[in-house]
Amino acid sequence: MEVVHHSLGKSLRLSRLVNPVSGRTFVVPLDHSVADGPVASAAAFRDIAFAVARNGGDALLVHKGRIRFLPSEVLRGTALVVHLNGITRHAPDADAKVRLAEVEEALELGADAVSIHINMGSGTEGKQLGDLARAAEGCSRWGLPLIAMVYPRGPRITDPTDPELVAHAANLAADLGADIAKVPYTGSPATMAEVVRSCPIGIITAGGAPVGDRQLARTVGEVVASGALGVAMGRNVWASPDVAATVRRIADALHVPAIGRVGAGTPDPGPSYAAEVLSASAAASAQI
Ligand SMILES: O=C(CO)COP(=O)(O)O
Repeated sequence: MEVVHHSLGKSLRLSRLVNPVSGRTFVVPLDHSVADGPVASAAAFRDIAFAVARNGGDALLVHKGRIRFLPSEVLRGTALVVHLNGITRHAPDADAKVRLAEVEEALELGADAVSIHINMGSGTEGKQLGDLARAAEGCSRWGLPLIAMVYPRGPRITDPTDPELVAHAANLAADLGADIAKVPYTGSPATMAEVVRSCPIGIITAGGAPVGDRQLARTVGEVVASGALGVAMGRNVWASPDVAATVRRIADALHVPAIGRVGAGTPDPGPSYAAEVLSASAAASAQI
């Protein structure tokens, strides 16, 4: 994989997102309340945030107004990602994400990174691509890492996990200036490794509806084997009857040392993007 050169600000902020031992990242999105309604009671929301922070989660991802309700202790050791767009599931077109926050607002709120969701193939794809490009321009100006969540989703998309479509989604994120692409897991480490190899930026896989503990551990192991940068797991975390144990289980499966991560028959995709980010970050720190 080519080394991606980031600005000093992006490199330093990316290093907060990535576990220094494994070189991978475990992002926990808690942004579902805009689309679907409350994640948990207001009190339980704080408990979930604590459980993520204390058990190996690397980053929490929320909408701008929700940051006020995250305990400050949680954000001392856990990166903050501010999500920039959304729509409710009650809208006539629930795939038509609209821009809700600016990069500058996220910076003012203390974000370590921002994220934006694009539905590739949806009826308003063009508008969403414009929003991604504009976010990338702002992130580049301010040295803020950008996570583009690109999902094949729309009237002509029959299989959103088709590896060709997922590779297209990941490369779209790279082409428009994102630093990390969040895309659906293709369903096998070999096809996911192809997606990882196709794309010059780090890839994290999207979570999905809750599955049992065994399936969760298997999926995380496969993502590690594919050479991806990490996972985002929302509902599997916050809908768990024991959030702390689930976070710990995912973190343990993800943060195995960054060697021997490629499954049998899968060619090694090369040095991890996270390691490159961290070495760029170390080099950047040395200049200060
Ligand atoms: O990433 C998400 C929203 O941003 C959705 O996360 P899950 O599919 O893991 O619940």
